[in-house]
Amino acid sequence: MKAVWHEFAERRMLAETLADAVAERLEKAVAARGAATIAVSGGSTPPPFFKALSQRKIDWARVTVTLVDERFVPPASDRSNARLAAQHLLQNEAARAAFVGLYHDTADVEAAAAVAEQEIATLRQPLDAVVLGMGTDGHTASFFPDAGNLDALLDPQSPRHVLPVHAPSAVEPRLTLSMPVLCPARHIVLHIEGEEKKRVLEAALAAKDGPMPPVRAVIENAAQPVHIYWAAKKDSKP
Ligand SMILES: O=C1O[C@H](COP(=O)(O)O)[C@@H](O)[C@H](O)[C@H]1O
Repeated sequence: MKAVWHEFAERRMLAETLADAVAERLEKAVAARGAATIAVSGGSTPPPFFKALSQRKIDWARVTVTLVDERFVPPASDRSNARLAAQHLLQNEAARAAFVGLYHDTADVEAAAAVAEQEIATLRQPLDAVVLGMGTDGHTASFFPDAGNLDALLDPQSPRHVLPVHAPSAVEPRLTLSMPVLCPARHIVLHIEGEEKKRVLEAALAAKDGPMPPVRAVIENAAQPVHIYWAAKKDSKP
């Protein structure tokens, strides 16, 4: 299994170390190719990492930030991953980065995915960095185990850059980058916290039969070893 574990006692230590590692990747990409592209996740886990990364002094004007996945909600919604990135990452030094979101104000998520498809196709690829999260159901990106189109979502040969997702457990429809956008990335991180997520991930990686857990499908298809950043617990001080 292509995975490298980085373990931390507390999330603040993880956030600072991961921010250093990602900033270094972006800086090297800018030096080598004149620009850098990173895809980040939403949810409750990323804010401390976003804040730390936003303070790193790199040439952010040459960096494009996009999302691994998004809820089909407008940016004003507190469930919007674009809003999360705007509030916590696209601040400080990183305020100079360009942002390409996945949500579009269209009749349905399929139409939004079609618009996002065109925009993501124009981004420089392979992506320089992808920072994934994972739910306790083993979903990563918006590859939900109960998604109606899970086979299409986990297809490493998908012709799509962006796919719509309908999954009963996901509350609202979703948009997600596809396997052929995520897996070839030059650097892939899986950022998880807490004992429960560690148990879920270890079980997914050890599973010998049954359906392929989405997080494992990504790790197995990744072009590079996936760096798993795990913190045992939340910080003792808020
Ligand atoms: O819904 C989502 O959940 C996962 C994990 O979120 P967390 O709250 O457990 O950190 C996240 O990776 C994904 O981007 C997000 O849309």
